[in-house]
Amino acid sequence: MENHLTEFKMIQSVVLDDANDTLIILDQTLLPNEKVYLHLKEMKDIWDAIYKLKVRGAPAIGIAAAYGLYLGTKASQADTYAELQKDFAEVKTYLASSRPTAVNLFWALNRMEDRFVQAAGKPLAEVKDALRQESERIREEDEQVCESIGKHALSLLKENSGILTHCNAGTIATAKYGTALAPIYLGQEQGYNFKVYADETRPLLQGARLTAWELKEAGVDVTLICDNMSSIVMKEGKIQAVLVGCDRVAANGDTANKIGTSGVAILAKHYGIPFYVCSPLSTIDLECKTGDDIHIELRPDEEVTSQWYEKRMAPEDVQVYNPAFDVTDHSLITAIVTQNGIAYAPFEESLPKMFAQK
Ligand SMILES: CSC[C@@H](O)[C@@H](O)C(=O)COP(=O)(O)O
Repeated sequence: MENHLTEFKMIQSVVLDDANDTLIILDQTLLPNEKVYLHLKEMKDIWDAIYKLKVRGAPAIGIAAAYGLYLGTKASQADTYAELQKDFAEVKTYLASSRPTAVNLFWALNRMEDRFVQAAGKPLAEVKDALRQESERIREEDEQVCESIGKHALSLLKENSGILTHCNAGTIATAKYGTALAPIYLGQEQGYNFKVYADETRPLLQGARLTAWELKEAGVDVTLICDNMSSIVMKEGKIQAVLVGCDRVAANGDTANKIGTSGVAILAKHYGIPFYVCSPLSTIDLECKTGDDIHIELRPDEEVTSQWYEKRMAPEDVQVYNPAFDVTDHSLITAIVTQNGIAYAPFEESLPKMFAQK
């Protein structure tokens, strides 16, 4: 296929080892210093891996949850479909409680449930195998989705552009290629000569630890900046486009992504720089009318005060507020790039059309 990113050796962050009833994930909390693959069999370990961001990024969370639901159901000793359904529902509810904001988690679990229901009446081994197939399909489709997003997003970018990105929406956050980083990889193959600025992304440093690492591994020209430096690089004319991923897009285009994204969007508007959201359709939640309907995850204080420091970097007992995501108002978004094309305002009209297209 033209523009296929075959040359690029992408790291697989989520893999099913069916023969050993194991979910293998690249532990993203240890990057960039150590590349450790975790072999997870227990549901509590899979839950923990999602909660602690060992596997992270909306599409990768969905894939891990689908594999987890398959493995949890496969392990059931149930003799009847009704009993298996009870076990399936228990695992599904448990995995769904791991993180609230990325809709891909719920989207993938619901897809698995649809498949489970379709397989009713078949021998239980076949029901389980249908779940295996569905979870593999979710992973495979994500790869194609990311590649298509990359092609559409690249059509919006000019050669020699400076591109700012926030958090990590790269290959390790997805099955392959990433969403916001896919056009950068594709552009690199085609000689676009992009210069990427990666926000470090406090408090968990996905930009510093993950985006800077994966772009550097791929030979992309990347410069790491602190979150509070995005204004100066925009003002200095270093940025021609902002590209970010997302965790949930509401029907009106309001978009939840990593905390700090909305500030970047406000700055981009001020400096007249286009702000693009790269979103698989699985991240668009038309049931949320606006961003106000999106559940924003609150995370532990330690992530802000101590997790990445040798010594605690805040007074003991200081009050901490640590929302993991914020919502970028649709009015700040130039376009939402999906695998089926590019949606522009009014998003209430353009987003449903993306679902209708092939
Ligand atoms: C393709 S990943 C898109 C988003 O999930 C990403 O930008 C993001 O905000 C991830 O947050 P995280 O808390 O690291 O899972």
